[in-house]
Amino acid sequence: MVSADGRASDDTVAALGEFGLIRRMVADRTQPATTLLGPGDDAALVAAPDGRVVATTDVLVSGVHFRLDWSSPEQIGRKAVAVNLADLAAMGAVPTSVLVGLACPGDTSVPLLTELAEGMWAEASRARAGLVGGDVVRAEQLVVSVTALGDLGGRPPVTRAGARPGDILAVCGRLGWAAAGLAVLGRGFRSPVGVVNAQRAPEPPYAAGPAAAVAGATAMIDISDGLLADLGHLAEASGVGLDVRTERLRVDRKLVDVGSALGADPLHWVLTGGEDHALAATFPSFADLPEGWEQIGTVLLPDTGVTVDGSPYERSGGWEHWR
Ligand SMILES: Nc1ncnc2c1ncn2[C@@H]1O[C@H](COP(=O)(O)OP(=O)(O)O)[C@@H](O)[C@H]1O
Ligand SMILES: Cc1ncc(C[n+]2csc(CCOP(=O)(O)OP(=O)(O)O)c2C)c(N)n1
Ligand SMILES: [Mg+2]
Ligand SMILES: [Mg+2]
Ligand SMILES: [Mg+2]
Repeated sequence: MVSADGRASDDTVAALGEFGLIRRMVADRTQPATTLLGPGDDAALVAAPDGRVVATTDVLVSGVHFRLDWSSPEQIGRKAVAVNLADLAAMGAVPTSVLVGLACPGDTSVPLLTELAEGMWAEASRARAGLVGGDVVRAEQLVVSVTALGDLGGRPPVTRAGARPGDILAVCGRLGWAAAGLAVLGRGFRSPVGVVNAQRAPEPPYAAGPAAAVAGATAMIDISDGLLADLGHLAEASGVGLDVRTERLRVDRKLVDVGSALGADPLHWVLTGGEDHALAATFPSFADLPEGWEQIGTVLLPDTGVTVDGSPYERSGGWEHWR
């Protein structure tokens, strides 16, 4: 988008400039009552109804977490916010606000960035959170970094560390869909759109996090890297073993179809696929499971690791950067 005389063409961020871009990204937005000030000053002021703040951040990098030829800017914006709101939900918190760090090359088109902002505002407001501030900087590639703040409503946080032997292991939300979508996109296809859209922008079950907290969940985590990988973090933090029963895992028909089309094992996507941001939690008993939660296994004695039908899983349990 840089013309022959070296000057940026009109619809690039370089031509619009830093403050013009910020104006376009934040103009005419409504905020929830928790946003007391912002965006626009040196920092935002946010109400913390509970008196404590739950805070989390996740960075998304072009080529690593998304591709501009796979996803629309709006989907990338939604995903950047959704992955963070899922981490809040996994603590049992309700989102209050998000802050956005955006880095991009000067020749990035302004419509691309305003659509990206549109997606971030849409996902934030879907969860009744304000977008209260951010930063825009020049970089070699597109990077979207989101920080999200949440409120516990007077409850204790549900950490990764509270699972006890004898607890029920349960999940809420989809498993394997985003991984199936990644496999489809990776082979150059664009359908079926259900799994492809799941990869482009997740739909985490935000309300299930606070609901699990109210129901007495003893530990919780969101599935970003893969069910087995993330259960590994919960097991380690709690000092327990976790056994997943495959007969209890829902392998959706769609995944079976995509699996046979691509010659891939759909159960492997369910066990190790990340990015659907389902929630996994442990509960003292089956009777405690809130609506939408399904038992997938049990919590075992200390140091037995994560097993599948009683045995260690032979393949990698999920995504790990630099591996
Ligand atoms: N650069 C860092 N500095 C401090 N803490 C970090 C950093 N990177 C990750 N963490 C912390 O390590 C833990 C694991 O990170 P991560 O796997 O990204 O969590 P999640 O899957 O919940 O997003 C989190 O508590 C996170 O806040
Ligand atoms: C282009 C592209 N390649 C690969 C993936 C798959 N992928 C990238 S990051 C990731 C795991 C989740 O991201 P991470 O940064 O680890 O989030 P966190 O665990 O910190 O929430 C997966 C499965 C993708 N989404 N897009
Ligand atoms: Mg993270
Ligand atoms: Mg995360
Ligand atoms: Mg990760």
